[in-house]
Amino acid sequence: MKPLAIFGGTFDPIHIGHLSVAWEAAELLDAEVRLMPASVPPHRLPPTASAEQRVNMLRAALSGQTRLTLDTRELDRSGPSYTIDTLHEFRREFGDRPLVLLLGADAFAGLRSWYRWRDLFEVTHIGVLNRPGVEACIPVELERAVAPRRTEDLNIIRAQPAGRVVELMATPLEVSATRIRELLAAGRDPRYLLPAGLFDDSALLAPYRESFGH
Ligand SMILES: Nc1ncnc2c1ncn2[C@@H]1O[C@H](COP(=O)(O)OP(=O)(O)OP(=O)(O)O)[C@@H](O)[C@H]1O
Ligand SMILES: O=C(O)c1ccc[n+]([C@@H]2O[C@H](COP(=O)([O-])O)[C@@H](O)[C@H]2O)c1
Repeated sequence: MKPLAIFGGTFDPIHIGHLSVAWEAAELLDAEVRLMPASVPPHRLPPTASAEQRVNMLRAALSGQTRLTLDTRELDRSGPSYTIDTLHEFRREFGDRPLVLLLGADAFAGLRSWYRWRDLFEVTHIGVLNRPGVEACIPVELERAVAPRRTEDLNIIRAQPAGRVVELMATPLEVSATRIRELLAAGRDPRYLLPAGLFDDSALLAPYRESFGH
């Protein structure tokens, strides 16, 4: 069955690194991919842009194609966006369809700090996207937990609803939202690190300029 892949993030703002790895994951897995902005990201400072502003940027970024879509369900819940709760919702909605949670290598390396992280494997596969330039050393306890779940066989991901971990080798792009916020705050124009549809719309990028007094 065609998997449903879920790519959660703060997307503050969405950038070409996100889009490119999401697109390549869609191709590798032959999956529908949903980009899912977090309302209150559990393990970081509040985003610079509001949820509404981040969604507007995502909409602009995703226009003109249908393979990557937007899922705003976490914005409808109050409190922290715990991924396990969201995945249970997806599971109820999609029955036995394979679900794949897409995580950059840095996010995967920090999985042990997530709320009920071991339960994630009951509900979803995990697709790990390589990411250059970030610390992504996998702690021993995490590797011990995931080693028996690892597979390189994408047919297994399509044949089972959950429980496996697959590395997805996407083209490495050393781009981060932090860097883009820094450039915008410094009055620079990170035009080609941003999706078309964002960089010509100064209103969409205003939160990053205004928050630093530019
Ligand atoms: N360039 C990239 N390559 C691969 N994965 C990425 C890349 N940028 C972000 N990701 C992944 O996308 C998900 C959402 O990331 P997020 O929205 O926090 O972006 P970010 O660029 O890491 O932001 P920030 O710099 O604010 O921490 C995470 O799983 C992260 O690892
Ligand atoms: O569920 C958790 O405890 C948890 C802890 C940290 C991050 N997450 C999710 O991981 C995704 C990426 O988060 P971030 O902070 O790297 O943008 C996003 O969907 C978050 O909601 C989830």
